[in-house]
Amino acid sequence: MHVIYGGTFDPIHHGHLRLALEIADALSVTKVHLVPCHIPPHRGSTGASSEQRLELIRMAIEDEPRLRVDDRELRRAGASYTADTLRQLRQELGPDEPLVMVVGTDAFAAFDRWREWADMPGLAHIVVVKRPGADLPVGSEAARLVRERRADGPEALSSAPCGAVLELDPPLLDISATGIRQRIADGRSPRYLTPDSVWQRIQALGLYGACPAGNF
Ligand SMILES: Nc1ncnc2c1ncn2[C@@H]1O[C@H](COP(=O)(O)OP(=O)(O)OP(=O)(O)O)[C@@H](O)[C@H]1O
Ligand SMILES: O=C(O)c1ccc[n+]([C@@H]2O[C@H](COP(=O)([O-])O)[C@@H](O)[C@H]2O)c1
Repeated sequence: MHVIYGGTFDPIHHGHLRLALEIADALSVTKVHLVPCHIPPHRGSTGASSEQRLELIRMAIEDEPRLRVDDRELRRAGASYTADTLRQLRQELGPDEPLVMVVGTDAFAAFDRWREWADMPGLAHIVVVKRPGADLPVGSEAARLVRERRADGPEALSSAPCGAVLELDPPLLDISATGIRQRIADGRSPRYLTPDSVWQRIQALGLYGACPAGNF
């Protein structure tokens, strides 16, 4: 089973990292592949460049063998559409290997505005992670997909290459990249919200308004 977890990761933080390990445990897989967007199709410009966000992810996961980064979206020009990523992966994995895409309810709520969203269940399974305060809107396509394609448990994902939607409700950390960027811009430290190596590199690069000679 091949599991991908996509995001803007601007920057990566312990909320993302904990979720990735919760997913590895819940799905009993030895690897979760983080897939940073190059150009997010759905929001404005990022605070750090694609290469900087990728570098921060590499630093964050370097001592965790279960986490990998897949930089394929940075190697594609233009907006990073998930449908393109899933098609590429499906071609590489062949028709029978289960492919799983992980997404939080905050992002999944607007799923019907993703490009070619209706094709995605034919390419991958979707694991929808419940985020506090981000319920799927009643009557939305996202809610309908969860209802109509519901997997009873993680085992269901191994028995088919794609097409099921599994809801998971793991313990999550209440951390957002927006909050980290805001703290840094305000001159406050985001220590313990993101790995120390990431914060040190953010400072060295002066990202998000960080002062290179600032306090740790
Ligand atoms: N604290 C968290 N715990 C679990 N999942 C998270 C957390 N923060 C974000 N995610 C999920 O990670 C994916 C990528 O999120 P993203 O990179 O946008 O992070 P973010 O912290 O929400 O960023 P921003 O504040 O810039 O929107 C999404 O599927 C989102 O639901
Ligand atoms: O393909 C799309 O049209 C699309 C639209 C919105 C979001 N996504 C993907 O959803 C994932 C989570 O997005 P975000 O904003 O929470 O970082 C990330 O991998 C995005 O590329 C994809």
